[in-house]
Amino acid sequence: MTLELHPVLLDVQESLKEYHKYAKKIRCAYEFAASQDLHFFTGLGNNLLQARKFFQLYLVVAYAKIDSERLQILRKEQNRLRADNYQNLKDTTVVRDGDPTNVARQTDVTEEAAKNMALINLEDIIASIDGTSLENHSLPVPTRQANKRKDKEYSRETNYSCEDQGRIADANVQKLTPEQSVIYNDFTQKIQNGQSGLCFLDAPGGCGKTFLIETILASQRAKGSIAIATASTGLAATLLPGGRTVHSTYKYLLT
Ligand SMILES: Nc1ncnc2c1ncn2[C@@H]1O[C@H](COP(=O)(O)OP(=O)(O)OP(=O)(O)O)[C@@H](O)[C@H]1O
Repeated sequence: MTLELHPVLLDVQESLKEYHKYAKKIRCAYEFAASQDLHFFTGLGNNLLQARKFFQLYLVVAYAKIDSERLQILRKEQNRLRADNYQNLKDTTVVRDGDPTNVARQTDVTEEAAKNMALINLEDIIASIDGTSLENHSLPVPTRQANKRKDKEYSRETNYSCEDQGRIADANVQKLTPEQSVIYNDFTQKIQNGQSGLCFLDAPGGCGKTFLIETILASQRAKGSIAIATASTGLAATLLPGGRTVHSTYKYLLT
C-alpha cells in the first residue's frame, strides 16, 4: 500500500508505519486462525491493542500537527487577514441610497478600529484551536468590551432552534422504550432539580443508547439550555447531534 502523506505529517509517519505493521500481523493471525479453524489465537489481542494504540497516536499527533500548522499560517498571514477584514468592514458599511432594505449607516471606519476587529477575529480563531490568546503568540492584543465579547463556543452551543429541538424531543419521547424512559425521566428530573451527577449508560450495540442521548440533548436544547455532546473520537462524535471530540471541546492537553 502506498501512502501519500501531506508534508506536515512526515514527522508522524512512524506511528502510521507501526500501525500497518501490527495491522498486517493481525490479518495474518486471522487468516491462520481461519485456515486452522481456530477460535482463539494467542497474541492476537495484544497485536490488536498495539495497532489501535499506534493508530490513535497517529491520529492525535497528526491532528496536533495540522492545527499547529494552521497557527503558523495565521501568524504569517496576519497582514493579509487584516486587509480582508478591513475590506469586509468597508463592504458592510457602504450606504446604498434609495434601497429600502438598506439598514446600514455610513460609519467612519478608522484604521485602528479595523485593525482591532481583525485582531479580535484572529484571537477567536486561535482560541478555538488551542485555547490561548494572541498574547501567548507574541501578537498585539485587541481591545475588547467585556460585555461584547464574542464567545464562539457559547454561540455554537446556543445556536439551535428551540422549536426544531422541541419537535425532535417530542417525537422521540413518544417512542422511548420503558427502559429508555426510566433513564430519560431520571436524567431530566435531576437536571430540573439542579442536581449534578454522573450517569454511565451501557447496553449492547443497537439497543438505542444514541437515540436516548439524542432525545436528552434535544429536550435540553429545546429549553434554550446548553447540552454539550462529546465523544472520544471524531467518528463517534459525528453520531451525536452537535457532537465534537472531548479533547477539542475541553482543550485537553495531548501529552
Ligand atoms: N425507542 C426507539 N424508537 C425508535 N427507534 C429507535 C428507538 N431506540 C433506538 N431506535 C433506533 O434503533 C437504531 C439503533 O439505535 P442506536 O443507534 O441508538 O443504538 P446504540 O445503542 O447507540 O448502538 P451502538 O452501540 O451500536 O452505537 C437506530 O436506528 C435508532 O434510531
